[in-house]
Amino acid sequence: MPQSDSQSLSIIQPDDWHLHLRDGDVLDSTVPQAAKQFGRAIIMPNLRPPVVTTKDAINYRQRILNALPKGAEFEPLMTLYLTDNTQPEEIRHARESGIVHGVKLYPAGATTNSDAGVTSLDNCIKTLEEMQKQGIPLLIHGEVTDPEIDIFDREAVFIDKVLIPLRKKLPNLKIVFEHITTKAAAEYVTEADGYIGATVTPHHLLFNRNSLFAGGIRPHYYCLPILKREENRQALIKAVTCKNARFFAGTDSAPHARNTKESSCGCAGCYTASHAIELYVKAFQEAGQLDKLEWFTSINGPKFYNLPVNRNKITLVKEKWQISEELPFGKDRVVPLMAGEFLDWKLK
Ligand SMILES: NC(=O)N[C@@H](CC(=O)O)C(=O)O
Ligand SMILES: [Zn+2]
Ligand SMILES: [Zn+2]
Repeated sequence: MPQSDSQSLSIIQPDDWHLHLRDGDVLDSTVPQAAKQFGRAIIMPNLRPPVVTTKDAINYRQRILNALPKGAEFEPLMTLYLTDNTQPEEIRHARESGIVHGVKLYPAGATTNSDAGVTSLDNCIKTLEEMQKQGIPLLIHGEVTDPEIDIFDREAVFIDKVLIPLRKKLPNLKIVFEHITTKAAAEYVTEADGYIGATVTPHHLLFNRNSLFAGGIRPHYYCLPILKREENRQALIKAVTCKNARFFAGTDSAPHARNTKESSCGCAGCYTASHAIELYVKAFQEAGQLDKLEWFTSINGPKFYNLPVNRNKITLVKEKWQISEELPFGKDRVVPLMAGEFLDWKLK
């Protein structure tokens, strides 16, 4: 049980079930920042080139571990990037390795670095069957890519056009519907039969689509799936605050160098890994549901992934502090979500 009084809050160490760390020299900043907040994280494979084999994942994992500060405890849980050519044999290698915890489906063209993604799930059916057999979850960026479909509807259409038919074909495949943003997705995950979970980001709990245009265009609030209407945000709050074990924290912290976001064609992704727990606390506190936070951040995720719940605890204190205007990102800088604004709770 979380322990709280009005000035401090102790919860089981949270994990991040959806995180982008990128690669190369930026690992020296992204890894320590994530490790300060989280015990473990599911590491997204959308590098250039993507992490497609178990061997790639083993090497990437080592680069992440090399960037960890001395004494820091952080376990990267690796994933593979599903392509039209991923073979069932690769799934067996992944299972044997013990370090791969999921396989990620990016519909080709849906989001950042998704051009190597899947063009049609029919190409992958044998591989998905093997995942079902091995109990390896399929992690889904759930948006259709048809440019005719309105960007605000792409997630809801994905449920009907792709997710429901897929789950009919493979009813025992474990699925994580990643970074859900709509009432439709929250309700689907709540009501569906079988083994399904969903991650929810701090930004989709805190903001609606007005934040994209508050006084002018706000590139640091642009991510995919895009922020939605207020009624959707409220449905997400309801889903994460009712102790339903299917919903767990996944920041989708997705850093891009400042100049690539503040651009005539800016990249999608919000950087939150440096203050994600504080952002989740803000969302739960504003909803008057702080006592439900620990289920979402620290208990439901490990249960879904068949991993032990962390044994250590973290403490947050009520202390006003200012989010940095920018943070190091290799040779560049990254602008965190809510840069320059104040938060009421701080991780000790
Ligand atoms: N969420 C985003 O807007 N961007 C992510 C990709 C993703 O998770 O879809 C990224 O890698 O930048
Ligand atoms: Zn995504
Ligand atoms: Zn992501």
